[in-house]
Amino acid sequence: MIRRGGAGLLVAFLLLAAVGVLSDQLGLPSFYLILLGSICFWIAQATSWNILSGYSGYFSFGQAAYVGVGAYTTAVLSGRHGVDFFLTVPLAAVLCGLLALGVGAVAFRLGSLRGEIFALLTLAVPFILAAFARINRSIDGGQGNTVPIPELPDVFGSPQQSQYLLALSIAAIAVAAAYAIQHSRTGSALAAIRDAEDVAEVMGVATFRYKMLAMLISGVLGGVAGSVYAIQIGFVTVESVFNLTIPLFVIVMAVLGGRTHWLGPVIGAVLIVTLQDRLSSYGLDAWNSIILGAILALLVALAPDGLYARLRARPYVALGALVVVSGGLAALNVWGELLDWLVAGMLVAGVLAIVLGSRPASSKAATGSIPAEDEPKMEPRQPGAMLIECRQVARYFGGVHALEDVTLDIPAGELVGLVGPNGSGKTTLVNLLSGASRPTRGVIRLDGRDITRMAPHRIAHVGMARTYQIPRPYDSMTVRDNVAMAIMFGREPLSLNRARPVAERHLATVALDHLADAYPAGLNLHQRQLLEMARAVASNPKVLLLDEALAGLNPAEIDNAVRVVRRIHESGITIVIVEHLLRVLNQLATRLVVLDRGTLLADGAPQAVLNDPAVIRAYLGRQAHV
Ligand SMILES: Nc1ncnc2c1ncn2[C@@H]1O[C@H](COP(=O)(O)OP(=O)(O)OP(=O)(O)O)[C@@H](O)[C@H]1O
Repeated sequence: MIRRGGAGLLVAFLLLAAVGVLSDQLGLPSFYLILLGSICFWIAQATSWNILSGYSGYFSFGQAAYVGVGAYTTAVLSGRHGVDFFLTVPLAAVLCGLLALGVGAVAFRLGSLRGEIFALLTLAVPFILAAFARINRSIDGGQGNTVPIPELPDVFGSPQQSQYLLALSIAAIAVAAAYAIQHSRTGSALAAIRDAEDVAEVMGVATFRYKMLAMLISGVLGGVAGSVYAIQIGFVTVESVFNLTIPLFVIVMAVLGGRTHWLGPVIGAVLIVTLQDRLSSYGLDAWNSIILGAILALLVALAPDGLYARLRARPYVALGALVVVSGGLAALNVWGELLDWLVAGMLVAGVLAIVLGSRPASSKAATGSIPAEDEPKMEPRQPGAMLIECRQVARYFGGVHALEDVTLDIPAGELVGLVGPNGSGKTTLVNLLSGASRPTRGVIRLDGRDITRMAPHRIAHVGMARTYQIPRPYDSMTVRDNVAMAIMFGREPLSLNRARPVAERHLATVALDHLADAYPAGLNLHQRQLLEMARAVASNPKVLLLDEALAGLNPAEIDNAVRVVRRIHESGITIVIVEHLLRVLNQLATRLVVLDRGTLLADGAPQAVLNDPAVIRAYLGRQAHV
């Protein structure tokens, strides 16, 4: 089924292709075809960049590497060796795909590089390639390469028409790919990686695989567009294709239009390329970089979410501004020509959209609480199969022995309170169980499977879920989609559309269903804690690890959270809860495990453990929460 956006994309492509084919009949000056071709090139490049950097949040400064490798593949093979242009395009795709996978493997597997380190690595790649091309005479050697115009069947018209149609086709393929990815499981995974990568991994998203896929698609699209760019510019030099302004341009375009939506880079590319063209036509090329820099600075401050979100919030205001300004200037014929009027209209529409539009309001509604009368009655549980087995588990951080020889068995059906003074190793144990960190020594099994060295997303698929001491929702997603993501990547995956109604049922069990459309930023701490729990339960775990889920709550909120934890436990999920409030654990837990300085101090029925003199000495003497 083609969605509305997909149908719009197809119509736009057909209309623009018709403009190219019928440009003679329409009396369109060739200048317009060249400008449209240039816009298409930048749409393809900005979209290629956005599929990796916008969708996953890994900012790359290496886009020029794909442009360069793509352009040189075509320039060298067709220019020097007479290879047919259409054979050089798939070769450029393969080379850039391999380059992207190589950079991805180094960044994501060997170094786990993020943030500025990833950006620096990607910045280094075009530098190295440019230097290599410059010194290698069989590639460039400082000479440059003339690119012959490929011979195309007559139906494509003049060389300018065929170049435009080629560039349009590549831009359409790039945008269609970005559209398809955004509406797929891969798009959801990349958005989760952008918002909170380690949370996504622990919740079942195979982050490495999705990042590599985004790298590959980005590289292939960038390379193919670079290949077509070679015939657009006709003469390829190191300076023209490995230019450092290329990443600057694609970043400004994607940030201007909006990085989280497939249409963002398209909007940005259209605005920036036409604006630059107008500046050039008035002899103001020198102002190009100043204006680009100013736009970027203003956007980061005023509309970091980009124009698309603002235009969507006020579509008619923006459309009205475009029609009134462009139409008014055209009707009065007071200044410039068609392009000037259009650019003036687009600028006014953009500014109005930024000033008037805003992100969807987040709800600040009060927390719903679970009625006390609905509280499930605790029933004694029969001991079940062994779910968690820790054998002599140790975790050292340099000289700090966070955990030392911890041996622990947790059968199905228990609700274990994990307690201990600050720094005793509780969070470290939760991190080891969820795979966020690996033990220095020892073995951990979940439901009989050795998970000691397993990737966190695979541990999630075996049946482990966790919450965080400081809630870590996916901020760009609604409350509903936060929970739906857990279902999509949980033990019984569903598509996003099928996961959403199920997510609402999970939200209802924690009394957050009235906030399904809100964004996490609009939730208070208690609501965020409840969202963490709903999200973890939605992944359908066998074991749920709750890391200080009651911290920072007032007494009424604690009562509500305790009811939620009981309800989750009653649904058959084994729970390990890290908590300092012993009074609460005494009522809630079926068993208490006490850690002290990384070792297991006591383990047993809550009342017996709380009366243990060693526990009183080590823990209760320092805490006043009982
Ligand atoms: N990534 C890390 N690097 C170095 N030391 C660490 C790291 N994580 C934990 N530690 C150390 O390991 C010890 C146990 O920390 P952990 O956070 O597991 O304790 P905790 O019982 O959860 O404490 P709290 O109740 O304060 O959350 C502490 O001494 C801590 O400083």
